[in-house]
Amino acid sequence: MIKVNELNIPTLDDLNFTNSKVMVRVDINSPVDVKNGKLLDDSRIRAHVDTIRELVNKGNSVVLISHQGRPGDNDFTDLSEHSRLLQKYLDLEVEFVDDVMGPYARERIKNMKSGSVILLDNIRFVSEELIEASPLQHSRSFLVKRLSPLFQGYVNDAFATSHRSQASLVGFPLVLRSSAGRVMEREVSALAKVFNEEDSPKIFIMGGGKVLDSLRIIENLVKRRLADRILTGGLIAELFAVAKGLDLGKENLQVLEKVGVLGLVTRARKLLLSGAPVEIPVDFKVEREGKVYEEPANKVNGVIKDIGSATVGIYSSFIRDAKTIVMRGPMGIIEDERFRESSKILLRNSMESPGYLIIGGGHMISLLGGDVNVSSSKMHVSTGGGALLLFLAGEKLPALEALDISAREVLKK
Ligand SMILES: Nc1ncnc2c1ncn2[C@@H]1O[C@H](COP(=O)(O)OP(=O)(O)O)[C@@H](O)[C@H]1O
Ligand SMILES: O=C(OP(=O)(O)O)[C@H](O)COP(=O)(O)O
Repeated sequence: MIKVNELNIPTLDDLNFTNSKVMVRVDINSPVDVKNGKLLDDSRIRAHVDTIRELVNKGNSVVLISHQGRPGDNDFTDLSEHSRLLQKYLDLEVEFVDDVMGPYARERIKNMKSGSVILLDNIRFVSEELIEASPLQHSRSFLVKRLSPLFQGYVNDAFATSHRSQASLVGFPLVLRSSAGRVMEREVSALAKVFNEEDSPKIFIMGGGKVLDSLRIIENLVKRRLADRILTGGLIAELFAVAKGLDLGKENLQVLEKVGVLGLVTRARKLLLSGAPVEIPVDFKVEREGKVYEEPANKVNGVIKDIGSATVGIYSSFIRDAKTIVMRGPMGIIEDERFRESSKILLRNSMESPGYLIIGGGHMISLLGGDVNVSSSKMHVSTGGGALLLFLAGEKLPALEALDISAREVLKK
């Protein structure tokens, strides 16, 4: 069992599925190249290989379900390319079933041989999946009623979607013996460590562009006294610099206004006044007329694109002394090579620090070469974006709650 907050989540070790038919909810939702519809990155597909192989090796037949994109968006595609990539990484035949819960899908599932693998099509082709509803309500959906009688168990390995209360995530655990898969287990155990008092000092390095999300996390971290220091970069650093009264110049205020976050200055100021341990950069890399300059934070003249080298030095000294380090969001506009260095140095120093490191979000992972399977006893790379943020902010994740309900109500029967 993984114990996280007040939840008890069964793992594959607790249920030990053998020679059974098991449904596995994965998150292989991947970025799509809008020009040709091809997948741009397959790290989420690779992440689930261990869970699937383990189940297959124990004689189980495995039926995988996942979503891809949202209806109406460019990345809302079928899962045929995903199945080819899964087959390649698993080195096992993966049958792609171009149906979700109709007679064809049910017939293919009924006729599965032991140790075989099926990938059903995009679960969001089913309208019930698109509603956020309670586990009880979803357990009565057509999706759950049609598919669950074909299975002996359900495994949720989709940590990156665990902040959604959708049928494929919260409905099945109420009617099937259910556990977390290895990705989910790895994610939840590693992230729960952040809440372990003994691993202090805890340092959060927060950058990137999701300013409102970051502010929400910082408010929660402060309220729950989870962070000893919060080192800011990216747009959130600019917000706090303004809140501290620094004059960043018209151009940078315009950037904050354009992304709709200038109105958050008062909230940031309130946090600072309440004694929040938020550090802001002492210098920035700015771009002016196509050239790059490093300038002190109180004398900025140009558009801020990254944190400066004095800040990198100071942040690195905090990193060296930390027991737990969480990194989410880059320090600068890393798409431009000239502004990638600070994030890379902080990432390298965090990896070399004796502290435990958690890295999340697509941009930081891209600095690691897109490999989400590099977790070790010293470091955890999260597959999650929104889910990671919400978990760290102390909010409840519906998919985890559903597994806890399952442990109490289905396993005990
Ligand atoms: N100072 C900055 N000004 C504008 N954008 C920034 C700045 N620093 C970082 N960014 C942008 O933040 C984006 C990444 O942020 P975000 O989506 O929050 O991270 P992640 O994808 O890792 O969760 C990048 O596109 C990067 O260009
Ligand atoms: O990519 C995902 O989330 P993320 O963009 O927060 O990492 C998950 O697959 C959830 O997808 P959704 O946000 O369409 O529910």
